[in-house]
Amino acid sequence: MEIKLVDLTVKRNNTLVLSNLNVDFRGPGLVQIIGPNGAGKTTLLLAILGFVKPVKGRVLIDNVDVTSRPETLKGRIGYMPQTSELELNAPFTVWELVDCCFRLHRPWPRLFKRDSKAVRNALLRAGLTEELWHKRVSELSGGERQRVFLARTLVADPPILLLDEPLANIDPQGRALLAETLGRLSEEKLIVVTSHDPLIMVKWTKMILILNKTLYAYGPPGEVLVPEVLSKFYGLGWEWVEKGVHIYDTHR
Ligand SMILES: Nc1ncnc2c1ncn2[C@@H]1O[C@H](COP(=O)(O)OP(=O)(O)OP(=O)(O)O)[C@@H](O)[C@H]1O
Repeated sequence: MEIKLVDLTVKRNNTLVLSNLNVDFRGPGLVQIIGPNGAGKTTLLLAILGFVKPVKGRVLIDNVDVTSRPETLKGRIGYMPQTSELELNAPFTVWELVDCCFRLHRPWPRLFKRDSKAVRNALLRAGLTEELWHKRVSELSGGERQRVFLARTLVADPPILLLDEPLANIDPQGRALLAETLGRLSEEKLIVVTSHDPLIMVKWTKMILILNKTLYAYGPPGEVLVPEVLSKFYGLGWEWVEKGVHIYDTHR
């Protein structure tokens, strides 16, 4: 499982956001994409998925050129957008939301195809216990909800997951538990997550891509999370935390 970006160059509103990006994400393992607000993290995920068309360059998934062809990615990549972009008050139960997504992955007549085993597995792998399955999504905590959206990306069992700020807007306990779940999943899948808080998942992280629009650096955490690199990308907007201890706030 591999995502290879070759000279990837993307504009939004006629402004260059990514320029000649050349990186290789290899799985299984966890890759973090970090960078300040507006750095281009979501844009990069959308370009990989083919929803934003690059002005130059290519996206290869397992050596197949998928540039601007989202239809080729079915079953290969699961995508979880930022929760803030989703309708959270829809009248669905946890089970219904994941089941309905599973059926959308099936060939016609998909509405009649059910596979409760796939739904159960996805819910359990996302860390959702049975007593939550028939609750309405709108009644859940932020962390539980995030797990439902994770289950939705897992239901077709894709080898690659792209997760846009999966740990944002959840309480510290929920965040640590979800980080653990993602760490475990990264033992068998390629998981690419955008984040504003690289430390919480650092122990599972193989590589970090640090972005600030056309500027980027890519390497293992020990090479990227160092003062020279952080200052270049964040200016003064970062600080060392004593002995790796970090108090997480709830807003990212
Ligand atoms: N739909 C859009 N149309 C035009 N420009 C956009 C659109 N979405 C984002 N942009 C611009 O693209 C640039 C990169 O934005 P993007 O959302 O990819 O950054 P990000 O790193 O994900 O930010 P954040 O950490 O705040 O989520 C920004 O300048 C932004 O204004």
